[in-house]
Amino acid sequence: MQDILRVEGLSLSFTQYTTGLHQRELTVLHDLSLTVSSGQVVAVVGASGSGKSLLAHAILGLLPYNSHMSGRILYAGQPLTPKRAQALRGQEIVLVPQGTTCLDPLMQVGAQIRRGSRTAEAVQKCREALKRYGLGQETEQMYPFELSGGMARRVLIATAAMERPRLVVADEPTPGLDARSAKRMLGHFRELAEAGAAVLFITHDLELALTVADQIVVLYAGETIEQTTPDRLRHPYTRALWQALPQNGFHTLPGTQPYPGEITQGCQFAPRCPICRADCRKRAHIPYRQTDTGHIRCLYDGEDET
Ligand SMILES: Nc1ncnc2c1ncn2[C@@H]1O[C@H](COP(=O)(O)OP(=O)(O)OP(=O)(O)O)[C@@H](O)[C@H]1O
Ligand code: NI
Repeated sequence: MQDILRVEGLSLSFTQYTTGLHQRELTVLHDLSLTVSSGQVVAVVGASGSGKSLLAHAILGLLPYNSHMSGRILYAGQPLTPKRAQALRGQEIVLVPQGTTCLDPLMQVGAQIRRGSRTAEAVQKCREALKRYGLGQETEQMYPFELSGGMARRVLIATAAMERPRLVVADEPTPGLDARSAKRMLGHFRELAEAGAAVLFITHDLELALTVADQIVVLYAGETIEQTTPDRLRHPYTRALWQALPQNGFHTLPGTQPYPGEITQGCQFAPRCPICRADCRKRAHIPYRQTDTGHIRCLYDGEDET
């Protein structure tokens, strides 16, 4: 299996102008690393504000002008600069964005999926794509306002699948869908992976991530805290998320993740961690170390402790 996407130590900050000419750097992502191979579905899980959409935008080269990025993003072994991302976007690399507002409200669905092309081949491919995602041929003539939320998302996936993508980044493609529709939607991503794509599936739903993904990556306060297989959750935060699921007893974890600007030294999760020790706070930085199933940012492997 080839690594299609490799993110190494990605950090991202925004320049914010406060009163007068004062400005400050607000760090929103720091030391974020992950890998996605061809044929794999990797889920990125994290609470609201943990940095999931920014990660997606960084990969796609869609960051705002006042942001500053460091670290590396490699695509098929080569640095993925914003310029290269722009050239590959919509072809080899596709984004299924969070929210469906990116559909052009004034353009019929068929034309959007074909990206305006009217060639017989494009028309044929578009029909096939609609059919594959359970959308009737009449959908072609519809305008986005005539679609339900679930249909709009399937239109976005159909658009993404038109060009046989090598990397698919899907940002929260399932909210508002019932469990069955969400699973069907994820089946579509699995098919894209089976056709050889690397799929990065972003969600706040750990349960869904565990049922569909080959690997999960967990974000906490803008940092990757673990990448692992669904059957080996190790980090105390991931384990707490798991215990908060209804079928595991709804044991919710008190407290919230720190906001950007509240980031301290040491482990960001320390104040909420059941196995925290003194050195978790004292260390300047907790390394992202390798395990037999991936990586973890924890001095004490959660699995050994609980
Ligand atoms: N343009 C911006 N300028 C300053 N801060 C920003 C900007 N965009 C995002 N942020 C901050 O970065 C953090 C991460 O945002 P992001 O949208 O990536 O979160 P998310 O994990 O996708 O959340 P959600 O699940 O709600 O979509 C948030 O605290 C947000 O306020
Ligand atoms: Ni988001």
